[in-house]
Amino acid sequence: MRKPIIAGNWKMNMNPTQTTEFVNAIKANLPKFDQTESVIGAPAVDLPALLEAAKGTDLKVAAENCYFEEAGAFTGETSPKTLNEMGVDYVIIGHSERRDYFHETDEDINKKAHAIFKNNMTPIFCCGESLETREAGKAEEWVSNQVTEGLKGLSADQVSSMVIAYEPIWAIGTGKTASADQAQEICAVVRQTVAKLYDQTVADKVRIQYGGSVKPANVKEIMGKEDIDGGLVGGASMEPASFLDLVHFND
Ligand SMILES: O=C[C@H](O)COP(=O)(O)O
Repeated sequence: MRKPIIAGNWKMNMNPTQTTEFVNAIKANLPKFDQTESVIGAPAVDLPALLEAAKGTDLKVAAENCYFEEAGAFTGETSPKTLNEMGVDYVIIGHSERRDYFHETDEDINKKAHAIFKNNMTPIFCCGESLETREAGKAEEWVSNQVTEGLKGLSADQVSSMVIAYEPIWAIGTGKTASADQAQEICAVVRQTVAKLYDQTVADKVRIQYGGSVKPANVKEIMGKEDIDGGLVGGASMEPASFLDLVHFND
């Protein structure tokens, strides 16, 4: 039985004061961590405030990015070693905004996955196709290839413990959600790809999220699908009541 994992991705929104206020508003009403994992991914500058506010609560903390080197002359980058020392649990990698705007390659993302595991954190690895790719009938092949490249060299144990987020680019921040069936279809492809690369035991363990205009009104239906174990949520994760509705999808 895979534990549900609902993660907010605040992107470049919120400041430390808003972060503290947000966590104070939700912390008493989070589901128990052993039933559903509630995670917030925040900008690096907000992580100290987030970690402080989340102490002793059922909330886990994600960074939205990190570099693949631990230290050195890499101006402006964030070290995975430092994130681990700070107490960060998850790091989101391969988000389409990072692939598109910051030109991150499959190879960069794969190196980040290795660095995150080396530093005792868990990657939330994102994949997903553009509208053009979908309309060309190549969504399955595209996503399967991203997963294959992203997981290169990772051990079966590492992959079993990680999270893969399927986020069709055309559904991000557009209000256009993939239907629950469309989301399930590609999440199943992700799981089959993991089974081919490793084996069915690993595929049965890896948790797969759907992301793209998830909101309280559609989360239950999406979470009801066989291969969907969680959500990676942008817009609807930035308001406390909405975040609580999301993490309590099965109440
Ligand atoms: O990482 C989150 C996704 O990009 C989804 O964003 P959204 O929920 O605002 O569509």
